[in-house]
Amino acid sequence: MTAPANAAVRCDGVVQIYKTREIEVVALRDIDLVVEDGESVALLGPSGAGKSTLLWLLAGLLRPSAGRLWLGGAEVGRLGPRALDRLRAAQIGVVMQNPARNLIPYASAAQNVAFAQRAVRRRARRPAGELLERVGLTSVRDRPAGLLSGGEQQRLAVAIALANRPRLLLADEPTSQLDAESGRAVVELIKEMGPTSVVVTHDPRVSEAMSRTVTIRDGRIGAEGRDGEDFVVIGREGAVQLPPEYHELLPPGSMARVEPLRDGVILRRAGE
Ligand SMILES: Nc1ncnc2c1ncn2[C@@H]1O[C@H](COP(=O)(O)OP(=O)(O)OP(=O)(O)O)[C@@H](O)[C@H]1O
Repeated sequence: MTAPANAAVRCDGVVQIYKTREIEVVALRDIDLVVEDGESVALLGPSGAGKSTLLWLLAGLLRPSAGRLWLGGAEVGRLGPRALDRLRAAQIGVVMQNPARNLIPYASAAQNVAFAQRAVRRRARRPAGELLERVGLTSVRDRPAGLLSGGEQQRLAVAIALANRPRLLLADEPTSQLDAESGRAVVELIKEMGPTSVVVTHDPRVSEAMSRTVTIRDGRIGAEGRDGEDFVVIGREGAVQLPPEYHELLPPGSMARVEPLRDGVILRRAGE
């Protein structure tokens, strides 16, 4: 199968298994997801659901244990390490969950931006001064990144991720340490400069600003939201994850009758 030319991301049955000496953790199973150019996706779900793992896969930092993944039309499994590095540097901007991990602590804020820009041609670079201004860091541009506050580091990480005009912006909780005003500024910046973005978030300000939400539960895509309406996603083999608010009516493990309708089915608790 070839990925559609316009898809920024395509996952086809992606599985991620972490193996340690003692245990295997299936973090993601059978993920089917297409993100078209220009879409902004909020990735939602409870802790441990697999959101960060999916983001790492989309960043090309992990290779799927099974299934196929295309980034900008290139299949990750077919790229050698250098081609994958080049694709990441030229096309993908990443903001990791712990902002300090995105930064060189002893280099200044401005040097951190310049360092990220070494990998791409001058033409592709966004002016560092303008970026730092947009995230409100002009006054601390010469301060070592390690001495910035958590919120300042987070804003710097967003500026760095956008510095090379990425085709795809990936961010893990980019507003978790920001007050309302800086959070809003970061959301605006992501919308404006990150034309295609996938953002893990618990922050309603972020998810409301995105064009689509995707909810992961227990390693699977359980639901999607578009235009303010939530839908469950019918998974491979016809599996449906009932949203937690219906678990009281149909507890996990209980039996239900399936009654067909013309355009769908009804589930009714057995024995009623
Ligand atoms: N390096 C690893 N080795 C083993 N298991 C891991 C590793 N990283 C994550 N996991 C496990 O994979 C599952 C998914 O983790 P992940 O960090 O992707 O979830 P998450 O939805 O991002 O959670 P949170 O919202 O708490 O950050 C969890 O069960 C986690 O314990």
